[in-house]
Amino acid sequence: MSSRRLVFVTGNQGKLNEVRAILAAGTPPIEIESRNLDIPELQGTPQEVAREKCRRAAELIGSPCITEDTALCFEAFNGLPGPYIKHFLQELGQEGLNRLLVGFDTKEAWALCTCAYSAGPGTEPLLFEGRTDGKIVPPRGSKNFGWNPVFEAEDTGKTYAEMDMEEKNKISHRFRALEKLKAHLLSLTM
Ligand SMILES: O=c1nc[nH]c2c1ncn2[C@H]1C[C@H](O)[C@@H](COP(=O)(O)OP(=O)(O)OP(=O)(O)O)O1
Ligand SMILES: [Mg+2]
Repeated sequence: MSSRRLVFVTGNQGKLNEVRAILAAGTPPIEIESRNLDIPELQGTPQEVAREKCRRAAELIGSPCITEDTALCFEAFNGLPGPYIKHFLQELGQEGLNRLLVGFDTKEAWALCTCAYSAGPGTEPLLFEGRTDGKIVPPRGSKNFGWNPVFEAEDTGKTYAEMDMEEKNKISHRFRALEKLKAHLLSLTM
């Protein structure tokens, strides 16, 4: 990775802000160039969704890129809604996500980021996963990004929405996935 620059294809400003901050803070810093494209997402496991999104993104822009897919997985539902959380959140809202779990003993959940790296069109994307455990709670904190207010991260007593970005970026699913991506990119330059 000679240029220390990556193209991140995403339609989500919240993701872009966090990915930019996390990669800029690392050693060596990596600069993110963004392409605002909402890539159609195939159904499947988080890995299948992530791999196909990245493959399509690289073909569309004609160059290497990263994409990421974020799943919110409920223990009571064996990991669903998972990669379909965007649609559940859109249709049901944060309170609705809570209502889904009424009657289930466990509110445990995990946030999963699957970051995909394509070396360019026609290559097989590589996947890097990061996971943060927690539970689904009634919304607390600022409503600035997705399901942040209803996800309380384990051992913190706080929802993601009650953390500032710096705090979230130290423990988040996204941070953990990007750590693995960075290690891979660094190994390429050695
Ligand atoms: O850290 C997060 N904290 C709270 N909410 C989050 C987070 N990260 C993603 N989200 C939301 C956005 C979307 O409702 C769903 C993932 O869907 P997902 O397809 O991965 O994202 P997207 O379509 O918004 O952007 P993209 O163009 O990169 O696919 O969870
Ligand atoms: Mg998407």
